[in-house]
Amino acid sequence: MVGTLASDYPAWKKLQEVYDNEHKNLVLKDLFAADPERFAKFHREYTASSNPANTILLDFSKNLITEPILATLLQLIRESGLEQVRDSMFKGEHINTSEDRAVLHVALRSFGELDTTEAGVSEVLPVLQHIREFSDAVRSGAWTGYTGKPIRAIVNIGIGGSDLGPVMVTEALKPYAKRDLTPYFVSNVDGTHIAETVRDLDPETTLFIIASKTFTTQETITNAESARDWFLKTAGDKKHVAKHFVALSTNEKAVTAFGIAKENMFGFWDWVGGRYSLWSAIGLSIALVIGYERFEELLKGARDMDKHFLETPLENNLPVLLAAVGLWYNDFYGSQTLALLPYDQYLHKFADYFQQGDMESNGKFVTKAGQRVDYQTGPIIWGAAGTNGQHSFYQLVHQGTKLIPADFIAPTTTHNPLRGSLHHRILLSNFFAQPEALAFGKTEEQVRKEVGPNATEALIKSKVFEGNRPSNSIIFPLLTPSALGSLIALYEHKIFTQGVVWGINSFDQMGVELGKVLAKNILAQLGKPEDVVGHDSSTTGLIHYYQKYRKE
Ligand SMILES: O=P(O)(O)OC[C@H]1O[C@H](O)[C@H](O)[C@@H](O)[C@@H]1O
Repeated sequence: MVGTLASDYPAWKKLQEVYDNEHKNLVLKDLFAADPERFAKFHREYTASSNPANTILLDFSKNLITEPILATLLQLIRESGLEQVRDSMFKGEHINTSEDRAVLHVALRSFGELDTTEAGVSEVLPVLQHIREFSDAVRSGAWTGYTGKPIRAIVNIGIGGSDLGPVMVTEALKPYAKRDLTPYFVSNVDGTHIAETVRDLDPETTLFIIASKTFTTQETITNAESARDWFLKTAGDKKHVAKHFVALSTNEKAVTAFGIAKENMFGFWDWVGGRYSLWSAIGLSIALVIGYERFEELLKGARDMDKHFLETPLENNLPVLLAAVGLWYNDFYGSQTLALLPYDQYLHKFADYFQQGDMESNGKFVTKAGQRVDYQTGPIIWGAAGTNGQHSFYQLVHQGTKLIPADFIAPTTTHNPLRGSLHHRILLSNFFAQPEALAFGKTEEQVRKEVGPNATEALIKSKVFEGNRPSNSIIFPLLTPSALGSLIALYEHKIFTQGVVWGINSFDQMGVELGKVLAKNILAQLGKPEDVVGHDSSTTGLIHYYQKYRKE
């Protein structure tokens, strides 16, 4: 409820008590030994309502919870008013209070079924139609560059939400990609990014997609101008820009001022947050790469998870369950991070994507009512594709001093069944083994037996795994567009649920503003040392060093 700190809810106080009194006795090895039904009790299977082949199994039995603890976590979520706020979101009420906006990314994938009067929602289907026509034309070769050649490279220029979603999804759905149409993504304002990207591209067969909700983002506009310069160096005449530049934006005025024709603009609306925008026109590069039909399957996969989130009792609601166990570690165990560990190379950008998705949404210390929270909000999100992480940071996850909850994610079947799926069996054996090792560890007694009588005490101690390290396992049949859509929406709604409990606004991002303002001021002072005024001695010293050694 707005105006209530999470720590004031009765269930919160109860959870604190339970944690204080019981957490020392919450030992996974004992919990499993005491209850042969533990997996049965703590897993749920989701089936997408429009696609029975799209199922997801969430196993949350390897968490430091009991049935009463789970019930109390769900009670906390109920007390926070999750169900009411969720319904308000789907109705288009302005739950983004600081910006007085609706939050309707769910409308982008509802195919006209959402009951809301919010302006712009009726334009969702026409924009999808525009995406369909354009992507069909480019993919079939009907849309050509200024010399009549088909498009072979698309370069999406955008940053944050206008980059990470398309990057993650085009990587994840590569098995469905048109192989003679290569996507590139330029985000960083560092000139290296655009320079290295266009170095080997042919202006005659390259399409630039300028993706920016506001169309004022410094990085994106600077990169877009440099791309236009590069293109015009070969093409010469400005009229050719129309065949090679399209825009994805809510800001028509700025798009036309840049020189992109109105008919080459794909619109969206202020109720689409950047980090929730891959379902909107921002997904154009996805539709170009995998084809419109597949893009629609992605949206429908998300729509099915929306329905699940909306209609399923909290006890069986996957996003809510993920949120519940996350709250337990974040707010009572004091864990700082959540590792996202997909055992699927195609998902190698998944953690990067949800760094913005989660950290920009829930990295807030003030509630919607303006109070300073007295508890931890959003976790630090990090991770890498398995098995790479095992050979780098898992040492700390297994034997370090920090509690690191982790989500293991994998498909049962691979798109690349090399050598009779040998690779995939090896991959999945690790996907099954790591949560097992984390949960159950290895005792000193087991180590002693292994190392024999001559081993030193120090060596024995170093080989002990304490275990009791929690994780979720998420497994599904195959990484299809529909499965990916459901998986992304699962995490979106989990983030939403946690944000509601913490009482924060998950849909603004005030924390990115200050740095932008300071950088603008500094940019104007970089010319001469005597212009560098108004800073602390550290910042001044750094800028002076730059001015002394730079070469233009
Ligand atoms: O799409 P744009 O308007 O260019 O915004 C791009 C990104 O920049 C901002 O700094 C926000 O923090 C992000 O949420 C946003 O996705």
